[in-house]
Amino acid sequence: MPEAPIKQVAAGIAIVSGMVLVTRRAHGQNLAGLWEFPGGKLEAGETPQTCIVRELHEELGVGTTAGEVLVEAIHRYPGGAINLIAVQVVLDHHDLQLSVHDAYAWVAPRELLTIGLAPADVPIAEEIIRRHG
Ligand SMILES: Nc1nc2c([nH]c(=O)n2[C@H]2C[C@H](O)[C@@H](COP(=O)(O)OP(=O)(O)OP(=O)(O)O)O2)c(=O)[nH]1
Ligand SMILES: [Mg+2]
Repeated sequence: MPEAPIKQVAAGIAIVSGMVLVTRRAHGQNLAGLWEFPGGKLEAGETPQTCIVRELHEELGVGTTAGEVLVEAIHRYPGGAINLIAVQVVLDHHDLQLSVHDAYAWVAPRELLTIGLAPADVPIAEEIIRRHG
């Protein structure tokens, strides 16, 4: 069977007072219970920035200003591969309304490697620690 194409996924990196926003994948989703950076798959014609603005509005009920790509990393899961693109974001406000996750948290960069992140996120976390840790 031919390999599935690599899915492009944008993930928002919001850092406020040195703390990084993470969200927990809810029961019933793949990777349930693991923490991630909120975001989702790029739709046709989207850039990582337009995608993350749409996704954070859908998932957290918040407007966002999207900045530079911090880092991207390809990860192969059993079902296929993703290219996880970490986009720096500034949120319009911090009273988040969760719609697909079951929790959110603000964590120190060094804590990121201890909370149970989705495996694809580890290189992203390492880059955040290099820059902000
Ligand atoms: N958003 C996000 N997805 C991640 C991260 N790490 C990671 O492995 N993934 C995987 C989980 C999914 O298989 C894939 C896409 O994420 P998603 O489920 O958020 O996609 P989506 O918001 O577009 O949701 P849907 O419409 O497909 O339900 O990327 C991460 O930090 N953030
Ligand atoms: Mg999502």
